[in-house]
Order: sequence, then structure tokens, then C-alpha cells
Amino acid sequence: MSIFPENTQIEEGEIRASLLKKRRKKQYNFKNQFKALFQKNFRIERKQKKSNICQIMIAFYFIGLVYMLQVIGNKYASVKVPEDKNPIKYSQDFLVNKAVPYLVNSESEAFEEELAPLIKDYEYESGKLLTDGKKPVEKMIGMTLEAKESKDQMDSYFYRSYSSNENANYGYLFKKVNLPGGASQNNAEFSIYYNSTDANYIEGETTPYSVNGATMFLRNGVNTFFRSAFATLMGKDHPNNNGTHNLQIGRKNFPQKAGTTFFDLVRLLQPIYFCCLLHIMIPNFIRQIVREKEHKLIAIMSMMGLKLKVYWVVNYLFNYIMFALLLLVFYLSGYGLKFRIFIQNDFLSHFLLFFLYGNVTIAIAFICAAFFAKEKTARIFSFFLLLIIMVGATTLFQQITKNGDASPITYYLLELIPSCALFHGLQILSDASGIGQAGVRIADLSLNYKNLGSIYLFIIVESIALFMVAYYCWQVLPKGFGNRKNPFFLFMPSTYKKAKKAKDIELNEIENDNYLNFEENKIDINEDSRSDNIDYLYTNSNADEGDDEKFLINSEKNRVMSSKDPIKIMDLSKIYKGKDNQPDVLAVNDLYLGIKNGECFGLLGPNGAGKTTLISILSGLFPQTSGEAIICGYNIKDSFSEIQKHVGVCCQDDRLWDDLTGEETLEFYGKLCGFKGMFLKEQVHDLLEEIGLLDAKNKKIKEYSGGMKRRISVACALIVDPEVIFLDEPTTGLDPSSKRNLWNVLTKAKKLSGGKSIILTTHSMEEAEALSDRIGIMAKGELQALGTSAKLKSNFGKFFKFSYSVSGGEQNEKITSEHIKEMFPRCVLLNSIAGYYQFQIPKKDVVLSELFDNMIKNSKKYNITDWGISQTTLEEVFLHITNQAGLNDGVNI
Ligand SMILES: Nc1ncnc2c1ncn2[C@@H]1O[C@H](COP(=O)(O)OP(=O)(O)OP(=O)(O)O)[C@@H](O)[C@H]1O
Repeated sequence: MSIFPENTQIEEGEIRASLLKKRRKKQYNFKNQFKALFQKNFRIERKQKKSNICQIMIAFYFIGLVYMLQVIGNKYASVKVPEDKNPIKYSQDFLVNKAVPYLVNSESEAFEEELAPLIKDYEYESGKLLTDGKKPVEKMIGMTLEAKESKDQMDSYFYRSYSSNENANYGYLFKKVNLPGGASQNNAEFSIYYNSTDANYIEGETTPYSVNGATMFLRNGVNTFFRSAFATLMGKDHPNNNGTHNLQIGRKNFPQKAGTTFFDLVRLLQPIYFCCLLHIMIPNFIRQIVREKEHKLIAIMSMMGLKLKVYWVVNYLFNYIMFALLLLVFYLSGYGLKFRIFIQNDFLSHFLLFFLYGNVTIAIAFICAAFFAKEKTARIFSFFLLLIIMVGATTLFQQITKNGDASPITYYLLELIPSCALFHGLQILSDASGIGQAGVRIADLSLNYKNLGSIYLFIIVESIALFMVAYYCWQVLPKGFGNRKNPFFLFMPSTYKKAKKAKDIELNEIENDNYLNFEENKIDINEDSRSDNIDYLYTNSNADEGDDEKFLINSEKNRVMSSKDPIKIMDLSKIYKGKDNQPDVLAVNDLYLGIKNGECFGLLGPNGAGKTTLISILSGLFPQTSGEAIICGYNIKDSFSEIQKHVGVCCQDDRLWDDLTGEETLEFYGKLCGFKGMFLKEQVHDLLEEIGLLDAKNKKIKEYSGGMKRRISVACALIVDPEVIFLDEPTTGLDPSSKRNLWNVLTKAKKLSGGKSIILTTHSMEEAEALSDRIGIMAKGELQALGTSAKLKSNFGKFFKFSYSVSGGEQNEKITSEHIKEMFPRCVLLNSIAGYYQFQIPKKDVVLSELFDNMIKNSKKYNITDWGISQTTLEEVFLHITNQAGLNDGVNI
């Protein structure tokens, strides 16, 4: 009798005709995979829009916070300044100003007469006259000189200057100027004055006004100018020129309008705040990758053929888009609130800094993600990392450079820490955007250590270096799948050799051998897969029914060595290294096995027998310790990227994205191998229908029940129509009806597209019998038995079970059981309860026709109401074998 319910009988015509008709060539190329992955990520991000919006809006909160601090600073840390039109004592102080200098000789009329023409010369031949060692002074001071006639003129100039925000913040006082041939002394005495008010608010304006390092710079320039001017004026050979010119530096209040002295909190805080903001996405970037790593989603995608370089490119782009959105909000709010750092500096100057730094944040996230296996740990760590970057790096930079006298080497060393480079860049932008500052001009970029140009260069080089470190970390650290490389792999010649395809090796090796023809080895998929012709193992090996299982397993070894099966496992072993003083575990031990085209191989075994380990090795999750396996002609040792194009995997646990729907999940895997358009749609639709999830196709996976998730996981393995399928306990958690439905799907899939080779692990004997052409029973990492279900039962089941129910009380029960013992002297009573008896009888003692006759004749006499005889079940064979093997978990060695 068929194990399938009537309505699920397999009809050849039911096989998905569309797939057979329209089978497409799979194209695992960069473009297809990029599109598939990008769309998948986009779908997930779109569904997480609330948390994403929150993340991005952080930029707005940051700017808002800085703005609030500014308002608070203005309100509580500002001082009202009364109007003072004329604080300068004209009688004492005479000023030369940067923009409109005032020049008066206090002691000699001749000064004006003689110095003024000279200054005109300066304007004419500036470079010549005012060269201060290496640099032309006029470039530093950029002044034009103009004498003021009176006190009123000078005061009104300064007053106007402040009102209109002109740069009238430097002055020169000439106390004594001795001119050639005039006065008794031969030296010039002058003082430099600059504004004593650090930061003034001009009424009605929000921008602060301050004196900063540029003042000193300018002052030196002016000083040099006058020194040169006097020296030239007096002439090198002049008798009165003894070359001494006294310089005094002092401060003077300039005239000012009523306003408010401002404490510039923003300029102080914005570098550190913005530095934090630009790192704020790092925890998110790390979490996303570690989440996919923890739930083994990267592993399953890679098992299903995803090229890892596509994964990283798409991740990079996605993270960059998130970063760009953050920047967008940052800019919108920054410009909206008129932050001078945005307005006063050239757009490109800050945009380049932020844009380039995005790469650093992504590279840092890639590196960190390589170190974590759990999302939770990664989350905690990433906040610590932020703290270190925010407080540690910026404080370190500030402390070391606060006096402004740090050497270029100190700056360069600090900027080797990327966040210090960013912080320095922000400081430069911030300083250049004070009132009266010209801002950073992109045309002025240079590689000077205090120029943004050198910072861009640092960031570019650092991001390239960090990406290289990330690549290295992902190669040598455990990533939950694939082979880990030796930490010195970069120096090993084998790294640079192109791996020879196992296919070529295989064919060359086999050519000389006497191997069975591939077609011979192929199971006829049009016949009932459970028919006797499938017992090739026994036929090929000439094994008789009475041969022991060791012989059968050895015959499989000989057969595999010379076969061209799509799955060939040869001498495969896996040892897990024991941790914390635990012994090593031998999970798979010298296994030989071959799976033919069109064959479903059922792998049974107790918990810990090594089934999952075997499937994991074959699907590339981790490497074997020794031995090899050839899948579709490629060796698992070095050709996994090729193997993955031929394999579909359903792992023991469901590896699905909670936020995708069932349909989207299948579409993703279909697109990964290049299926598209109507073909993909039909494929997904048919498969969803077959697994009974068509109605739930638009539900998110997180809304699926355990059984529904399991069905989608199996469908993922089938969607790409692979030649080889690994199914690790595919029906765990399914209700009986769904289970049978899935069996139906798998039976059909096995026959599709010229046949597939399937390895199925299960704990359900019923399932193994329903689906498997051959069954292997594994224990302690070794195959203990191998054959079809029927052969296993006949080989290992040496007894019948005979049971009956009897009425008429204890006396009659006793008489009946004595009668049975007379008939079968070697029978053993297994059970007796309330008139129900079960005996085990050696098969050799039973002649079925005689037993039937006897029962028909005597059932009335002994009051037997019901009786029956049954063969050994597969479960009994399983228990027998595993008990023999001494059960259970892998072998400690
Ligand atoms: N990552 C691991 N590290 C160390 N030992 C492991 C690891 N995975 C499995 N083992 C051990 O290897 C042996 C085989 O485990 P495996 O998961 O392959 O068994 P299984 O047959 O699939 O069991 P089950 O039926 O319970 O899924 C067990 O003893 C197990 O403890």
C-alpha cells in the first residue's frame, strides 16, 4: 500500500510541467547576484523603516542639541556690552589697521611726509620691499595704507567698521619715530594693538566675533612690514640707522556698538558632537552583519551559490546609502539652522571630509563584525567602541594639541587614528567658520599638516588600509562557515596558485580505471524508485542476502572509488577539537558513500551519530579533517564556488529572514542563480502551491508557524532546481498531513530535470521508507548498515512478531500460550496484558500457510478473538543496529 494519502498519489503528469519545459540555464554571475541581494536588503530595510528613520533622524537630534546649547550659551553665558563710540584716546593712540590703516606720526611731521611715499612704493613694489625672509609680507597682511586726518575721522572709521562687520581689529601705535637727520634718537618705537574683546555679538546677529590665532599671524606680518619699512626708510648706510626698533605689544578696546558678548559654545562643541554623529551608524552596520552571521544566513546564502564578494559589495553600498541619508538630514538641519560650519566654509571642504569618512565607518564595522558571533555581544561592544571613539580619541587629540605647539609629527601620529583625523578636520572647519574668518576655501587645500588636504589624504589611505584589514580578518577568523585561512596565508605560495578543478583531476584519474558507466549508475527515474531494480548495491557487489553488513559497506567503498556518482564521499573524517580540556570528538569516521543520479539516500542514526556533520561538510559549512568528497565532479577541498552552483541545502535549523515574506524568500534564492521574469514567478508560485503556502505567501516569515518555516526552508533548497540536494531533517515539526505533502513534493522533485541526488537525514523511519531508495544507518560516525528498506528488514529482521487476543479467563490464556509454545518451541513472549499476547518467533520456524491453517482451525477452540503476524519494522532494525553499535554520540578519542 502506498504511504501517501490517496489525494496525493504521484502522477507523472503532475510534475511541474513548466519547469521541465522551460528549464533555464542558471547564471550565477555578479550582476544577477548583486541585483538579488540588493533587492533582498532593500526589502528588509523598507520593512524596518521605523527603526531606520529613527537612526537617520539622529543627525537632526544632534544638530538640534548643538543649537539648543547655543541658545543656552547665548542666554546664560553672554554679557551685555554698552555702546562706547570712542574708547580710543586719540591723543595717545594712533592706529594702522589691516583694512583701512590709520597712520600718523605723533612726534614728527616729517614722518608722514617721508614714510607715506615709501608706503606708496610698497604698494607698487611690494614683493621687493617687504620680503620677510621666505614669504612676501604683503601676502600675510594684505594691507592698504591710508592716513586719517583727525581723531573724529579715525573714531568714526572704527565705529563704522564694527557696525558693518569689517575687519578693523588691528592697530599700530607709533610713539616715537626718529627720522633721518631729524631727532636725537635713532630708533623707532611702535606698539601693536589688537582688540581686547574676544567675542562680541553684534546686535541683531547671531554670529560671534572673535580674535584667534590668525591675529597673531597677521600681527607678525604687520610687525615685519614696519621693521622693513623703517630699515629701508633710514637706508642701510644711514648714520642714524643702528638697526634697533623696539616693539611693544598691547591691547586696546575698540569702539563698539551696544551688543552682547557671546560665549561661543557651538564652536567649542561642534567638532566633538559632529565627530560622534559621523560614527553613530557603526553599531547598526556591525549588528546587521553579525545578525546574518549568527543566524547562519551568510552561510546558507554561500551554500546556495552566493559569491561572497557580491555580499560585501552590496553590504558596503547599503551601509553607504544609510550613511548618506544620515548626512542628508545632517546637512538639511545644519543649513536650516544656519550653522556657520556649513555656510562659511566651501561646501566641498566639509562634504569631502564627511563623504570620505563614510568609508572609514563601514570598514570599521566590517572589521568588528569579523570578531563577533553573537548579535548581542556585538551590540554591547559597538557602544563601547563608540564611547572610545567619542571620548577617548577626541580627548586624546584635544589634550595633546591644545597648546597649538604640537609638532607636525605629533599631528600625523595622532591622525593615524581615523577618528582623530576626522576630529582635526572638524576643528579646522570649525575654527575657520568664526565671525570674521574667511572659512576654508577648497582652492587653498594643501598637504600642510594643519590643512584639510592632508586630512583627506589620511582618511583615504586609512579607509583602504581598514578594508584590507577587514578582508584579512574575515579570512582568518571563524565566520561560521567555509574554510578559515592560515594567519600567514598572504605569505604562502598556495594562496596565489589557481586551484585545479577537481573535475579535471577526477576525469583523468578515472579514465584508466574500470569504472561503471555513468548511465549504468543512473537510477531509472521513470520506474518506481522503491522497486527491486534499485538494489544495485547487492547486485554490483555480488553480495548474497546472508552476507554481513560489514561486507556490504566494504562493497560500497569499492563501488564508490570507481563510480561517477554525482555525490562521492571517500574516506571522509571529521574530528571536532575538544574545548576546555574536553576530548576531541570523532564525528565522522572514514566514510565511503556514493549517491547516484535520481537517488534519494536516507541517512538514519541516533542523535550525535554524525549526520549533520556530514551534510555540513558536503555543503561547505566547514571543512573535513581528512578524506575527500566529489560533488558533481568538483572536489569539496578547493572548488566550493563551483559545487555551490549545483547544490540546494535545507539545514536542520531554519535560516530565514524574519522580515521577508515566503514569496520574497523564494524569489531571492531564484534570482541568486539568475532566474527571472515569468519563469521565476511561475516557479515560485508552483512551489508555494505544492508546499501549501500559496495563501500565506505574503506573510512575513516571523508570522509563520514552525512547520511553515520548515516548508519554506525545503522550498528554498528546491527553487533553484539543483542537481544535488541535502535535506537535514526536513520534516521536523510538521503535522502528519503537511509531512506527507512535503514527501510528495520531494518525490516529484527527485525526478525533475533528469533526476537529482538527494541525501536526506531523518529520525522518522516512516519518512525514510517513504522517500529513500537506499537507507544508511549511521552510528559513532560510521555507516553500520546500508541497503534498501526491504533488504535491511530482511537482512536484520530474523524474527516475526505474532500477536493475538484471547478471552475466557486466565486458565484459557494459559492453555492458549502453551499451544503456541508447542507450535513454536523457540518463541519468546514479548508482551502480555489483559488477554493480549505478543510472541517473537524465529523466521526459520514459521511456515506461514501452516500458521494460518492452525489459527483458522483452533481460534474458536481457544477463544482467540483476534490475531496477526508482522515482519520486523525498520525501527526495530534501527534499534537493533544502534544497540549493537553501543550507541550513541560521537566517539571520544
Ligand atoms: N561544533 C561542534 N563542536 C564540537 N563537537 C560537535 C560540534 N558539532 C557536533 N559535534 C559533535 O559531533 C557529534 C556528531 O554531531 P552531529 O550534529 O553531526 O550529529 P547528528 O547525527 O546530526 O545528531 P542529531 O540527530 O541530533 O542532529 C556529536 O557528538 C556532537 O556532540
